[in-house]
Amino acid sequence: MAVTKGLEGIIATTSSISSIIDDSLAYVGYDIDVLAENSSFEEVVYLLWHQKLPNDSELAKLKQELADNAELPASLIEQMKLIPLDKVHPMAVLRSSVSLLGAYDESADNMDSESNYLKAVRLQAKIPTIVTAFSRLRKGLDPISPRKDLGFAANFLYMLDGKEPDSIAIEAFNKALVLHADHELNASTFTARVCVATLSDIYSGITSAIGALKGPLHGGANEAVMKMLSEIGSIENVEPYIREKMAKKEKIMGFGHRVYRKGDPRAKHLKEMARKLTKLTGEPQLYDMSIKIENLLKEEKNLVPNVDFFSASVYHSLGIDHDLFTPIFAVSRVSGWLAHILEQYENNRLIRPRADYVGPERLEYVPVHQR
Ligand SMILES: CC(=O)SCCNC(=O)CCNC(=O)[C@H](O)C(C)(C)COP(=O)(O)OP(=O)(O)OC[C@H]1O[C@@H](n2cnc3c(N)ncnc32)[C@H](O)[C@@H]1OP(=O)(O)O
Ligand SMILES: O=C([O-])CC(=O)C(=O)O
Repeated sequence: MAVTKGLEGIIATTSSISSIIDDSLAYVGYDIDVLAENSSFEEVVYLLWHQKLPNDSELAKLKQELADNAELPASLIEQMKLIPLDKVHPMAVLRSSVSLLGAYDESADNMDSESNYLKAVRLQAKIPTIVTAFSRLRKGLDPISPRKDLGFAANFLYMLDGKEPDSIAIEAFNKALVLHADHELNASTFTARVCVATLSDIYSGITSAIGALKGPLHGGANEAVMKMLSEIGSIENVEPYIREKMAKKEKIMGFGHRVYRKGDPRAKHLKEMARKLTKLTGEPQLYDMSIKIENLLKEEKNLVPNVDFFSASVYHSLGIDHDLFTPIFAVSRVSGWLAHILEQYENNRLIRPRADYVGPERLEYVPVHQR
């Protein structure tokens, strides 16, 4: 039995949600470059869930549904307060809170499509509120309730600190959300599909996906990039720092990708946003350091940035705490996970590959006291 380590190159399902063809990414056939420049995140959510762009009334209906479902049950907030919030990673809090949301939903195990759609709306609407509530609770502040008059991107930034964000911040954050929404059969999406292919419920699928996104080889890389930039600290330190990492054969976070060879098409948008925002916030050295890292890795290892590299500087420039970067990835990616979960339910078969057994065989059992 031939084994492909990490399932590289294996086609594991058909899907109509997103495609990566010749290093270009499209959601349901719409190129990511066009969507990043033109669409609201809510439009992209509709596109991923319905496989078509919404008209005005369809978009208004989805926005209303998201606004109506954004509040958290008071009991969930009380439960979050019991978590040692200052000691635990926000992704662990998010994972547990989404699992608890399932426990508060009596219809969690209803499998008809209408019920599943309602659960999808609830999760998409409530996950930003969980992330922002957590962020405030650990600072000893009360969570801020979502506002119905704000769009998805603006509402998230508003719930973080209670201030209405300016149009530059809203535009940048919306674009980041659009760029992170879906990515074919990445590790967390595959995890979600494996989970629900057992006909487990949507909350289980999203909880599993959050667990997979948390790791630094996947979504956790954006926080790790910011840690690296902070450790480097100055442009002079870039070269010695990166060369030492390379000598130790350590991975440079935010570089490399399993499926892109020429480069991640999302990175150029985040790069431009990072350039503009770091200039506005008076931290252009963050961008300059990033460019120096980019050039060095291209030259030395032919490695190019993935989505996580410049998103770190974008979120930092928006004043967001560094350990919220990966939860923010989840705030966006839950849209893709949900689309894939709904697609999996529509045409389900249990996902169960084989392992090539390489351990010992036919051993003789020796009773415990004789070993
Ligand atoms: C949203 C996302 O999930 S995007 C990815 C986020 N993750 C990161 O940024 C973490 C850093 N990157 C990596 O660890 C990898 O590039 C991954 C996990 C993304 C892809 O991994 P794989 O497809 O398994 O590639 P693999 O790790 O086998 O790398 C192939 C070669 O490139 C090298 N390489 C790949 N990425 C990097 C990196 N970031 N830094 C240094 N070397 C790297 C490997 O050392 C390996 O070299 P070798 O053939 O000489 O041993
Ligand atoms: O597709 C992958 O392997 C990782 C990735 O870029 C993503 O999930 O956005």
